[in-house]
Amino acid sequence: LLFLAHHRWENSAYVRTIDLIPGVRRKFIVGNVTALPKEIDENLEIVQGKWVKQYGRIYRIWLAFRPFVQISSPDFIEKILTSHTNIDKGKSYSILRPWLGDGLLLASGDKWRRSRRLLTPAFHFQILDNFFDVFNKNAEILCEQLAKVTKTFTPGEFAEDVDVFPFLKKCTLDIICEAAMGITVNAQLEDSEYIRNVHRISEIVIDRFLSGKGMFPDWLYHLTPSGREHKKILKQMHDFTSKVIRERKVEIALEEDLPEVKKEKRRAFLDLMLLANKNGVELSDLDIRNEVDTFMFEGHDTTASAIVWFLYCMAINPKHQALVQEELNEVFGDSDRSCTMEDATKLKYLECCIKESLRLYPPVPIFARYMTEEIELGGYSIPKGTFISLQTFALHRNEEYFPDPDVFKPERFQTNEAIGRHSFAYVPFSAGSRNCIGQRFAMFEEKVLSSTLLRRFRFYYDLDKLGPRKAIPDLVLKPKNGMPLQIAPYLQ
Ligand code: HEM
Repeated sequence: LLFLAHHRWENSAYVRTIDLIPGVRRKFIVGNVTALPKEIDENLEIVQGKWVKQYGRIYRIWLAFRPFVQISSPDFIEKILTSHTNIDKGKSYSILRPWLGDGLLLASGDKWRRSRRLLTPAFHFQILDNFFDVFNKNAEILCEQLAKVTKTFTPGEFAEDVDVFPFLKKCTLDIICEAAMGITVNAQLEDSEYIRNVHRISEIVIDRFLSGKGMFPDWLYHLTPSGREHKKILKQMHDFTSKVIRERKVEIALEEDLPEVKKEKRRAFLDLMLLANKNGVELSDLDIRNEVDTFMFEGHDTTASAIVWFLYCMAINPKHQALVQEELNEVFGDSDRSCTMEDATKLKYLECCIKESLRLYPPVPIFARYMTEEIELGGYSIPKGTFISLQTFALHRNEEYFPDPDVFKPERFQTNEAIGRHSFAYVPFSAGSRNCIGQRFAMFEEKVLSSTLLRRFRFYYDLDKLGPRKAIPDLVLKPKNGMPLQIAPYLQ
């Protein structure tokens, strides 16, 4: 009976259409699950390297009965990201749904359109300017923390390896807590249950995905030990966010009677939503909690990943690091003042280096869309109901658009070199109507953190001893076993 059912499925128009797309030979029931790399650190090499070379910039993978069409050419990516209809994620991110609900990342259709319209003004330049204090304050703390662990500083010499990744994660968490909720949790300086939970939930979610428990329905998963932990931690996190929202509501109501000058100047994203609500927009408490949780999720691991890979690129390319430091000297001289939005806008070479590190190491190396309508890509028909994976890691290393694709060359992003390049050849923040709403926030944050770090320290990575650092596609692109860098004080 099983064979018969499988045979019928295999001969359905849907499967036959998908199978016209090249890809690894499909096996009975499991599809290509057994062909996938066993170790996560081989995932990018195979799925976005070997198979792209072998099958091309459009190929398909069957995860049991579900096909994923993998694309990595600018033309195909453009077609998907500029579509006004195929903007949904479907069930591809379902493991995040218990945490983020219908927040901006996962919402679809009209719900997404409404939230996007409501939240877009929160990322206006004028509002972002207010966050520079938060970026600078936390960048200072980060430097102090790094200076403490590199006790053996001798002028001009590098101290022993320090894994910088945990420091960056705590720093970006502090920043997003203040920006999203208006609260200071001081993750860089003290232990906090909420922060521990944010770390733990990311680990549990990725474990659920990689261990295959992602296939279990929620009720079954919640019977497993990790499912029970997942449920318990989520409850604590949701309670925490809900409490912050309740308290903030009261504070904002009390502020109403204050004269304009006494009102809070810097508005967290949460405040903007609460204020919009007062002005007639209907957002339930759950809607608001989902958006705050989404910012917390999207807004810290991604930026920590971006900065850790930026520092790695600097550490293995000392000449480029020296050029960034020269530019920093031009802008800041020997003053230790903090970085303003105007400074950040002037740091053009730093920007090219950040962009080049985002090309080589996109924090979101793959994301997905669910086809609500049939489309055509590269001569293949992609039926309604199919998932498309957009492979940014492979896209960014396409030598047609980026000659010597594995080499760090920030000049690629200088205006004259970038002219004429396909505008969808580089999409670390996605593109089109459903691009990253936090892109400008993230770029400013990265500029402030990296400029502050490079005004204080020089970074070095011992390639001979450690070999190139492997990138693993966890929830975001992470360095395997952390990022051990040697640090020395920067002497002008
Ligand atoms: C270097 C840092 C970042 C990178 C590389 C990045 C990248 C991305 C990408 C690729 C997407 C599209 C995902 C998809 O379609 O599935 C996305 C969406 C999103 N990002 Fe970011 N992100 C970063 C930082 C941030 C920050 C700091 C925030 C918030 C403050 C943020 C908030 C969001 C939200 C809410 C979405 C969903 C937008 C929508 O669907 O309308 N991101 N991001």
